[in-house]
Amino acid sequence: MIEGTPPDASLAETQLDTLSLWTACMDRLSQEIPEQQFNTWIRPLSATVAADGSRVVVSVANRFKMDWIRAQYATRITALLESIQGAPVVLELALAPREGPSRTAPAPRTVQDQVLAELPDLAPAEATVPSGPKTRLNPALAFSTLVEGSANRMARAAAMHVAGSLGQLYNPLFIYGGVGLGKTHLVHAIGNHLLADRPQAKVLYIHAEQFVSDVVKSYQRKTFDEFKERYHSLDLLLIDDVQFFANKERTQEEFFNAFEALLAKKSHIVLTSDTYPKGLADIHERLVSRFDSGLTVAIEPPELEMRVAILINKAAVENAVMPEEVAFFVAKNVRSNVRELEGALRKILAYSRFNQKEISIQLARDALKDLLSIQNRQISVENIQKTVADFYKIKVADMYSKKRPASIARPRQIAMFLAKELTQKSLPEIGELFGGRDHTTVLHAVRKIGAERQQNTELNQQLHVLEQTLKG
Ligand SMILES: Nc1ncnc2c1ncn2[C@@H]1O[C@H](COP(=O)(O)OP(=O)(O)OP(=O)(O)O)[C@@H](O)[C@H]1O
Repeated sequence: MIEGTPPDASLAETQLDTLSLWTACMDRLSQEIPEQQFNTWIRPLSATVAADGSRVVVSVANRFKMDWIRAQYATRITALLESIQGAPVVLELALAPREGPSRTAPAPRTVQDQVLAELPDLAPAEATVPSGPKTRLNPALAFSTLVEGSANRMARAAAMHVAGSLGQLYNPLFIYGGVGLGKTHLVHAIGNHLLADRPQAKVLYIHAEQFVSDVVKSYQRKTFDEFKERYHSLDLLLIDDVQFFANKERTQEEFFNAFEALLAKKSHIVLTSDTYPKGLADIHERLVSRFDSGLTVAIEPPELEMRVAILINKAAVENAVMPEEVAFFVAKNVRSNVRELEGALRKILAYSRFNQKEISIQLARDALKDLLSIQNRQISVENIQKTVADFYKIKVADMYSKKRPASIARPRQIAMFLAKELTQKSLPEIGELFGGRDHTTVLHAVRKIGAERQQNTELNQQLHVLEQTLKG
């Protein structure tokens, strides 16, 4: 896929049969994409098709939409065009010439254009769409679509505060939590909210890895002035997953400079990470202490009711009705994070549409058969014992043995902690599975490891690895 300039006259005059290529593609997309998304992003597009069908230039109203179409739909559109055409098709995205209210607006050039020109542009109100430099914000990730619960209440409140009074309190705002819990969603929501209020604000969302690559590129191309200009002039910098700065000396230095420059001019910085600042490994102390100098808030895994609310909301967005009992069933079985909940929901919706059956517990059970069996298999105490024993290179049998040397007792305590965290088993049940130990022994282990984790970076990392391994 190529990004082009406005459609040029070199394209041969479109034939009706080639035009039908685009119409057929639109038809197929309308069946695949939820109606609201189709109306917002796809329906307003118009296309010019080369006479032999080998090249399709799609006109997009502005750069913002162009980025969005490129990221979300271009691959699919190309694939559909090629499957309809039965031959390779080059898809180009082009900015449509600005159409003002004046008579100078160019006349639509194709039949398709004429039809489409008459359709209302159903995209979100342009006033909320940022103009100016690329923000990399996803407009769908807003406060309004983020379900609130005790797991994210504080983070959400802090984020809303920042979005509403930039550069004042909570600077930097550091949001941390495990994968798929809504950190990225929250930072996009801050940016989108700010731009809706102040469309001219300079906002940039960037993933830490992209920042690393920007640093590398500006070194290679000797374009450091541009780099500085770009980052140091922002009003709001949203940077995701800063744990990726680990061991990147040069990047850390440049980020430190950007950080100082932005704070000095009262611009706001929001960072996310998978752990709290002091838990970050291989990042300079001076940077860590800067990260921790504003407000640090956690996003916890969502509790049951919140998971239910998320499922019901997301189903409604897809125009589907998810009965509460089904939502409870799914939420009880998919516990680790919201991304997994979304995956489960997608499977259920697809299964229901494909089989033309209403959503029920039985349907959810069938749709999630693989997922449920994997989960049940993975989150057993036996599995935890084996995984922890392998990790610390001790025998599984030592998990139940009465041996007490620290090299064995500690992994055993870690396994007990994970058993409590990752399974539904009670303390006495866990004690039983660890060689008939008393529930107070398990409670002691759970508290000890939980408290130590907050202080001990190495232990925190090890637990993180173990949790990810167990969750698959
Ligand atoms: N409270 C919530 N309400 C609605 N949707 C949510 C909520 N939390 C997360 N999501 C959705 O779950 C998905 C995963 O969230 P997100 O990408 O923000 O997670 P993350 O914490 O940034 O994960 P990672 O560490 O992997 O980057 C997204 O589609 C997001 O919109």
